[in-house]
Amino acid sequence: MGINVYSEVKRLRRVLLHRPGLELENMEPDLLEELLFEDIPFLKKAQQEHDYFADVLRTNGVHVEYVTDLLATSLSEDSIKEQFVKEYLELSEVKNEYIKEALEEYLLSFETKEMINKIVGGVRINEFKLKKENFSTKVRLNKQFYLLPLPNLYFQRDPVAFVGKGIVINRMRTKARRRESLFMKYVVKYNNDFKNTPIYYDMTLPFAIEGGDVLVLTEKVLAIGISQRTDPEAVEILAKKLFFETDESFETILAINIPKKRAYMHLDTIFTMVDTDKFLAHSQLESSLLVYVIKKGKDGDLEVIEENKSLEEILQKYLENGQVKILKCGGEDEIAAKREQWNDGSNVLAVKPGVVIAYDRNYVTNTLLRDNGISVIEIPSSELSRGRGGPRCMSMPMNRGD
Ligand SMILES: NC(=[NH2+])NCCC[C@H](N)C(=O)O
Repeated sequence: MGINVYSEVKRLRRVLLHRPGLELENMEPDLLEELLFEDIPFLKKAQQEHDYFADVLRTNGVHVEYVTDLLATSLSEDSIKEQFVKEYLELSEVKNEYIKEALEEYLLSFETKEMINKIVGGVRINEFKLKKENFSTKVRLNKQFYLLPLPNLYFQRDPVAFVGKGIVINRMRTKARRRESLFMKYVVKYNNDFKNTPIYYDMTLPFAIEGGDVLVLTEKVLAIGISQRTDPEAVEILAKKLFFETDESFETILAINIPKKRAYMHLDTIFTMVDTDKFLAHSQLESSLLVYVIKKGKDGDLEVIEENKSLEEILQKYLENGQVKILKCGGEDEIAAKREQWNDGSNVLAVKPGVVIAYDRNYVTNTLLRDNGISVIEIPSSELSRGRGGPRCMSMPMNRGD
């Protein structure tokens, strides 16, 4: 089952996940802001919830793969493993030579799977002693970690995005998440299952883009958020790549300009597709939007027009479907709308048209979806939701069939 993503809602067949692990146990209150959390999930419960999520996917016929397993397969040769560690430490901005050497030696002393868990989990200062020290090691060792953990890795939506037959390897906005993209970069390069996957964007480019902003609406239309996490330049580069250097079927990119603030983090924080003609969105979305419609122009240029109509009208026009309707998270209840939006009520994952996986705690929104003919499969969400991402954020589809 290769890479095939031309829809947000067609039958989900293959998906990428990460089961949260020890990285959550290395978060402490003083690190929360830097690590993009507001609270610390209880690991044991978070894992139970995540396993439930994965089981629901499997029960619905989806083949589930874990990014750390794929990476382990890709690092089976020692030389590749060493290269990965070097690049990872580079991206982690470990500058002190003594610390870098020691960390390299420490990480490579583990068997591959364990090493990956270590890398995700973070390395505390008390795990090993440096053999060589100097002034700067002393200063740096006052901190708690040699390597910070990757608590956001369970949001597999963001570090890469599968689009059409290819992969977008994202440059993440924040230092806290930038290293995550390296995992799938190595998988694409060294795992035979992925070796023919074309790369449509690379993390070495200077402009940020995150998968939560990339929605494949149909085989012709993409929606990409210009957001706190995604730069317009990245959208431009990706558009040119898709339109001029691939034979992908995409003809239109709706670049949706959304507020640059945490509550609107990614486009999928405020907007997901639940059926071929139905969407779910942040209750205050409509008023604040400017949409750039990007198409293939002449002589390698892009043609861009601005649309100022309501999002519903824009979607009706570009999806060529007059039935398109946007449902509002929390419905008419203003307080419920805010509460459920806070817990990613707008962020659901379609397993097929009209059938979505949603957090159980967002019951007002889930009832509204059901009243509008959508089947909602609820998953437990007390702990997972504390990371500010829902079922769509936690999953990266690799194949959606008809
Ligand atoms: N696609 C998404 N909406 N992802 C949500 C990611 C949440 C994560 N804590 C972050 O701030 O990056």
